Amino acid sequence: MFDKNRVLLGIAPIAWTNDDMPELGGENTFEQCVSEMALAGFTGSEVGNKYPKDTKALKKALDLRGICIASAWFSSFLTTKPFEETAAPFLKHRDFLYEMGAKVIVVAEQGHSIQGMIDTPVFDRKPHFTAAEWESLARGLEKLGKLAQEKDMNIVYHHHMGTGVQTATEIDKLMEMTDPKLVYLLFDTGHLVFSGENPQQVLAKYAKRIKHVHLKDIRQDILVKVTSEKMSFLQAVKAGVFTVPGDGMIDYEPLFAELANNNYEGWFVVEAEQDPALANPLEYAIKAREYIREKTNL
Ligand SMILES: O=C1C[C@@H](O)[C@H](O)[C@@H](O)C1=O
Ligand SMILES: [Co+2]
Repeated sequence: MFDKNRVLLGIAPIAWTNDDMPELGGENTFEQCVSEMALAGFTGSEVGNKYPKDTKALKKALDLRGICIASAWFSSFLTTKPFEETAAPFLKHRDFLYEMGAKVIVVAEQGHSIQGMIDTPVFDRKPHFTAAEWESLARGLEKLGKLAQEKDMNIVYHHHMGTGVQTATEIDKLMEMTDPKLVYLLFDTGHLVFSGENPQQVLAKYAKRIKHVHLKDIRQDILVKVTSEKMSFLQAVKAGVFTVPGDGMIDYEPLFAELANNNYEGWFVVEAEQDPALANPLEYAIKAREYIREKTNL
């Protein structure tokens, strides 16, 4: 059983408009997106490119719909650029999220990342950090963690396909190399299964360090195609590798049970990017909300 006051349900705007491929859902407006999130029964959202940049305007639009901001993605370049080039935009991002009332900041290292390269096969060409790059990443993340804590916030690290922290082994290395009081983990079910990992094993190891959860499911038949046809990450998304929880191959019952047993506190954010022309975002948001209701007390 989750504590309903401490576990909240959000959904990411990426199902309405995909910032990685703005042609997917380019016609969907911000207002439609947040209205449909509320209609489907969610009370939180992450931040998309169409959201007003002005915090007052954003708050007003969200308050009207009973939605708040759970977090937002931040790209770090700690392995490839001087720390200051990550720190300056991070502070701006932190302050924006602080004003919006968020408690966690999603960070993903984009140094050498191939996640945005549409023609680069995601399994063959993912980066592997050198020892020096791991060191820069770990020390840089700890510094970002301290900057977040100045505002009583925390960073949550997003392991991600096509990046240097994708596999369970890479997650282990990052967790071992960083201070658990400064660097927390974001648990994204879809990225783990895409990478061939066992999400239950990752969860069992890091349940106490997880402060944010992305719920995305995987269509197994599409994953087989992605692997055999050597697709890129973005081609895989377009082909429909991701879907909402309950609509794919992931068994969420043991995952929810483990999180509940560890008194998980924070957000569950449904994050299922797929082509909105093929997968109606409202329909899939409702489907996800019903599935979570069926499998949990939320
Ligand atoms: O959290 C995420 C943010 C997206 O931009 C990303 O590509 C997606 O797959 C994800 O998990
Ligand atoms: Co995610």
